[in-house]
Amino acid sequence: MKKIKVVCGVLVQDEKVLIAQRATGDSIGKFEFPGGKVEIGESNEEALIREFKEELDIDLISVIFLEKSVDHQAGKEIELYCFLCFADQKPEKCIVHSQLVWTTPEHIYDYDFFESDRGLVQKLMEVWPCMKKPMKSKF
Ligand SMILES: Nc1nc2c([nH]c(=O)n2[C@H]2C[C@H](O)[C@@H](COP(=O)(O)OP(=O)(O)OP(=O)(O)O)O2)c(=O)[nH]1
Repeated sequence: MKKIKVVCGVLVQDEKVLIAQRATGDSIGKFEFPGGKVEIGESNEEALIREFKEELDIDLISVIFLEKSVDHQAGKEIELYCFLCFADQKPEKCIVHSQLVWTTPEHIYDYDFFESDRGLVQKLMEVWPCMKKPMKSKF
């Protein structure tokens, strides 16, 4: 079976995460975390930084691995690597998506979101309480 390596990013800003609606292709209308296929010679992190620039026109400043999932779609095995992403810019317009939505992890499945991402969203909900407030130094 053909294996495909995909990266996706959970952009975190102002206690919300970004999800985006696919505008074309087999899964048109589905919501996803922005990302795409890893190209030959690229690391996962490089692929994610490239995809965020292409799809949202923002420069990520930090990416942290969150979780991996494996799914089978259209006779292909999709290895999906999910990262928490941080940037000091907000995406301003849709470039490849039809809609960008800021939401909270517990509301992601209020949207028609990829079922294959259930495990990733579960992991996101586990770490979310630790991410809402910046850490304060004791000194
Ligand atoms: N970006 C993204 N893809 C996901 C998610 N969940 C999930 O199953 N996928 C699947 C859908 C697709 O089969 C695959 C991503 O492929 P893609 O077609 O978007 O990749 P790409 O942006 O490089 O597109 P292309 O230029 O090759 O057409 O991963 C997700 O949350 N985000």
